[in-house]
Amino acid sequence: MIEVKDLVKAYSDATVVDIRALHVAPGETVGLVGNNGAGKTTLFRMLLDLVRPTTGVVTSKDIPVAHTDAWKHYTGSHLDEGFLIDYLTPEEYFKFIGDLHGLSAGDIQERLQPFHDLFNGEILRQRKYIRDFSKGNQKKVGIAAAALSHPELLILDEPFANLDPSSQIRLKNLLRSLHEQFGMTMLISSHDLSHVTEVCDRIVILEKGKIVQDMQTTEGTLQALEAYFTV
Ligand SMILES: Nc1ncnc2c1ncn2[C@@H]1O[C@H](COP(=O)(O)OP(=O)(O)OP(=O)(O)O)[C@@H](O)[C@H]1O
Repeated sequence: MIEVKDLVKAYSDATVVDIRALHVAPGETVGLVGNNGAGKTTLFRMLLDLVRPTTGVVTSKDIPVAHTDAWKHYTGSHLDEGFLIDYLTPEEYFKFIGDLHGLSAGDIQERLQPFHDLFNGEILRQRKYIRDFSKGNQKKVGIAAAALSHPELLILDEPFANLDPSSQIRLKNLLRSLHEQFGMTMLISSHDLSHVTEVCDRIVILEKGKIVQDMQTTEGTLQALEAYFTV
């Protein structure tokens, strides 16, 4: 589904991403981990054509993302609050996203149903603009909006950050269920090694812009990651 080839992003003299090859097959769930500044967000921005690579190419279903909008119809993403339209209420925002994908009010309501526990009574019917929500609740709105169209590919940057422990567990279960139900391909960056290994069947470690490990998740993966990041 996603193919990255000889992808380099450099800012002045600093190379922040340098990936020779990365292939993500349909239905894979890939967790991207790495310390602050490793290049995770920059990679995601290039996958979504928000940042142009210095050299190299990203293709989605064999078409360079920079050459077409086709991938936008089957890709849902939430990287940060900049993805939100913060002068709308969550309901208005979900309707806006739903309209883009031809969803009826009933469809939207049905698709938000699995988010009921995650929303914890704090998102819908609050008569508040998104900008007035807490960071964690803004994140919940962004994740729900990204998943609303049941996209073939879902890209989330640090979805567990800013969420309280109950919400993190609810989100983890929700992502697993979305994958099981719809076979969504997922790319998820996280600093939470435990959650990301529970959600993803493959883990990629990025260090200073380079892929240093790429492994299938097994029972020993969490321990291996903890050992890797223990300095
Ligand atoms: N527009 C920019 N101009 C210059 N440097 C940038 C720019 N955007 C990102 N960088 C640099 O690229 C490097 C990678 O940043 P990036 O945000 O991709 O890392 P990250 O792995 O997502 O980090 P974190 O875990 O802290 O969110 C950092 O050193 C950052 O300062």
